Amino acid sequence: MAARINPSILSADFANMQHDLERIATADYVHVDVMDNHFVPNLTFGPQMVERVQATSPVPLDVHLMIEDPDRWAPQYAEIGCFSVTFHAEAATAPITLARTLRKLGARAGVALSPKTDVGAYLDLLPEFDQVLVMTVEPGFGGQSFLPHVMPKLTQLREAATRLGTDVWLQVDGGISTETIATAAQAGADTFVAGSSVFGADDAAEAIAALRAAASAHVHA
Ligand SMILES: O=C(CO)[C@H](O)[C@H](O)COP(=O)(O)O
Ligand SMILES: [Fe+2]
Repeated sequence: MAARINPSILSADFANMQHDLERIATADYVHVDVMDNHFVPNLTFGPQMVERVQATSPVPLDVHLMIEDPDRWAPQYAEIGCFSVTFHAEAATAPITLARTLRKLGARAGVALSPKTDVGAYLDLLPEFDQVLVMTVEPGFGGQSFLPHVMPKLTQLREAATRLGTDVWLQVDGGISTETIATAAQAGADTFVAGSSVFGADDAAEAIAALRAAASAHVHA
């Protein structure tokens, strides 16, 4: 199976967003990092900006909410029409109820795990989610180094997905480059977020193709 490559607009030029969205037209999805300066020590943008990106993006939106109280704030991103809405396990009060609400609103529902968060509680709950995002850096900033010590979580998730016969996408986010992507794919990831390694390249389409090629040989069938 071909790996999904989702460039993160955290590394785009916020003053030239339309231009940078066009640079990644060959990507599978565009990853949109919403940060509230509370759940993480950084601030990006909210629903109005996401709605404009949604209206003009050449590919569907994969929204990553790094915000407090996603139970209250996440559904509006599904209402806008975002393809996928992922909230953090550490921030949600009722993650299953929230995932069901997101699905009812027509979005794919994702749960994200920060590096220190254990995956155990989620393994038997995988049918409730369309995606699990395993953070490979501490959430908050682009351009950090990939954390290989979280790879066993992907192995556990892939085993559980196979056992339960559920088609959940396993996403990694943070420090993904042509040097690190094969490690994550071998561990079980099939969906890859890349910010600085795509937007920092002279040719973003070439960077996307190189990432896809480096991962695809290892992604599960
Ligand atoms: O969620 C994120 C940070 O919290 C970003 O999606 C991620 O860091 C992408 O940036 P890079 O590929 O440069 O590490
Ligand atoms: Fe992200």
